[in-house]
Amino acid sequence: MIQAHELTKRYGDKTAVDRVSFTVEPGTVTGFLGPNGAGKSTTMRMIVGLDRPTSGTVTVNGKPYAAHRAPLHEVGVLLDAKAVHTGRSAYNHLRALAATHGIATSRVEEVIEMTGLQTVARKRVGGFSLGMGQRLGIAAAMLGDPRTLILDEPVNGLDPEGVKWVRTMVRYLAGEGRTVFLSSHLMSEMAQTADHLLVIGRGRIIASGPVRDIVDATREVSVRVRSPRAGELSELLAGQGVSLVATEPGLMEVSGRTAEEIGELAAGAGIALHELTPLRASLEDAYMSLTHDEVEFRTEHASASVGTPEGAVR
Ligand SMILES: Nc1ncnc2c1ncn2[C@@H]1O[C@H](COP(=O)(O)OP(=O)(O)OP(=O)(O)O)[C@@H](O)[C@H]1O
Repeated sequence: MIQAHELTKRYGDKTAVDRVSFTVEPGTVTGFLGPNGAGKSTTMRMIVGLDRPTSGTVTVNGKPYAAHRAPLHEVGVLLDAKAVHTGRSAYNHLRALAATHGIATSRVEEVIEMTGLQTVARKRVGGFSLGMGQRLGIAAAMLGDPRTLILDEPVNGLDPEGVKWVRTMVRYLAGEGRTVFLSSHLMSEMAQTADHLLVIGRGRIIASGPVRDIVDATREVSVRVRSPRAGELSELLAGQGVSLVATEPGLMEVSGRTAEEIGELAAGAGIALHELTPLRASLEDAYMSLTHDEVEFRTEHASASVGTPEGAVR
């Protein structure tokens, strides 16, 4: 479990992390989601004692990271997958890490197998692809069989197979009861991987909770209605606090009423419907609307908001 209380980090005038409080529970994958520069890495570095908080506290499994006698058994960390001595083989890198932390060599073989590195384990890390480097980083994080895993952007730059592998791996580890905390700037990725989300923007938590709740809370629902008697239906709906846009003859988008309510109303008036489709903002739209004011550097561009049919979530 990770518990942060009023965690704050300032660099000069810049507040990178601003009074952040949260709990990351065991047995779940918690996604730490935010645009570039939002404060994800700084928060993670403070959790593992690499940055000292300006104020506030953070504990892992009940104690500050530095207070653990065998931290590698408590917390596995992937912060920068490229921070490996590139002349060494993956096997030697892991063996050196294990030796300095009193971990048996047999565990090195285990994590190599767990991360699918068997065929490249004796090769120089310098020649590794990004995906292999990420696997090695996760192998190193798993070396101490830790109860808590912290992974900073573990899928960054991976191909679809690598992304899927990380996703399956972290879900499996959480299923074993471990605490898994991973960061990303991609909502679509987090929505498929995480159970809970912690959304951060400009150093502040702007949303937290189960993935579904966050998406539901930020989405704007409208309903696409097609009817040969659309004119009559729109008169019926008018004056009921709904907003209604006729997109083409016989077709309209209605906000302020659910599909069920519109269907009942139409049936009551004997009006046939040829289509009744709930529309919702995509996950990316929900994320954009959450973080819109929190992005450090924004490219200004006009973009039409296009609803997607329910179920066709991107
Ligand atoms: N050592 C430092 N000195 C000064 N400013 C820093 C330092 N480290 C981070 N920052 C600033 O703090 C803010 C948060 O950075 P951080 O790296 O934590 O964000 P992030 O969410 O991890 O972003 P990214 O996805 O780009 O890595 C940024 O504005 C960054 O420029």
